[in-house]
Amino acid sequence: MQYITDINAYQSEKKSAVTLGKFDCLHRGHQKLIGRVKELASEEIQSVVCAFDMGRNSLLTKEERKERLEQEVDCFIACPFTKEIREMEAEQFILQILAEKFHAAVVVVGEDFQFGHEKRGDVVMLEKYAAQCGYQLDVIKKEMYEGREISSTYVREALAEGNVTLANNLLGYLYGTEGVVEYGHQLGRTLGFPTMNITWDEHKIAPKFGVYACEIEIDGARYYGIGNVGIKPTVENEPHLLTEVYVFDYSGDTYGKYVKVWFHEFERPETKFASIDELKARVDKDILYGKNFFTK
Ligand SMILES: Cc1cc2nc3c(=O)[nH]c(=O)nc-3n(C[C@H](O)[C@H](O)[C@H](O)COP(=O)(O)O)c2cc1C
Ligand SMILES: Nc1ncnc2c1ncn2[C@@H]1O[C@H](COP(=O)(O)OP(=O)(O)O)[C@@H](O)[C@H]1O
Repeated sequence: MQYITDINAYQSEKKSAVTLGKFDCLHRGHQKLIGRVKELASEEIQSVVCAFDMGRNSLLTKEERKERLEQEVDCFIACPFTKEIREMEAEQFILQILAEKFHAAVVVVGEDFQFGHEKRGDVVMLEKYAAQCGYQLDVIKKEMYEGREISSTYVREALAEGNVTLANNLLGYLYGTEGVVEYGHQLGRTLGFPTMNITWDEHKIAPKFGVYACEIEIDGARYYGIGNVGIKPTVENEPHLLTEVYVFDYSGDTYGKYVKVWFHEFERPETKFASIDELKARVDKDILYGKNFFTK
């Protein structure tokens, strides 16, 4: 896959099947658009995903999003939503970007896709220009979940409530975090539950602070565990957002290793306990909860 971060750097002379959007996560609705673009790709037509980055916190880091698309499409453009793009008239966007730059053979968008200056461009305008610009317009119906359209707002709301089960259902993959295991206060091991500490990416949306049944990948192998996302108010004075996971049936040293963590189910909110003893008693129960969750 070709990965570019500047739309002006796109130079292929090939025809394309292109989908456009913010893609601040890759939920099941997005996957439908991308799946369609993939289907249309051939020797003559390359599949292109063009994402406009709004510069706000998102549900996937740039690296995670790139990795998710890597084997899916021929070209992924992660394009900052610059003044130039923001102020471009919708008609100009169709002519200059879709037709001239992408040589679009097919444009794949959702029903409510809007683009161009003051969002004046929509599927009606795209249809109007289709014949003139030589592309076919493919409008994809919104994926629904429990009577509501799947959207990144829906996923954000679910995460804010700690409802990762819902978020995972909307996404079609497990919400998670990844990073290098760091040193903590080395307190966990003295309490009987060593934890792998991973800093939360500052540009990524965190779920509600609390304890989750987790799956974790270390050195390519999968394990289960119980983890806390938050600032551990019982022991920490400096707020530092991280994920700490106690991994079941594991005893190696992971400092410095790059690991991935996925959240399966919310157990309880993060709490400021009156003492370390109370914290330990609660974590012992959390461990039982986690083990039980995965043996269900
Ligand atoms: C399952 C689990 C639940 C936790 N829940 C809380 C919590 O509710 N409040 C809190 O302050 N810290 C919580 N923690 C974080 C602990 O305070 C932390 O792991 C412990 O102090 C060890 O830290 P260390 O890795 O720096 O040694 C939790 C950790 C785990 C693994
Ligand atoms: N089952 C396990 N779950 C989590 N970490 C483990 C486990 N077994 C060993 N470890 C190691 O212990 C470290 C955590 O120990 P801990 O006392 O909590 O120290 P720290 O405060 O530095 O995280 C982890 O980074 C990892 O290298």
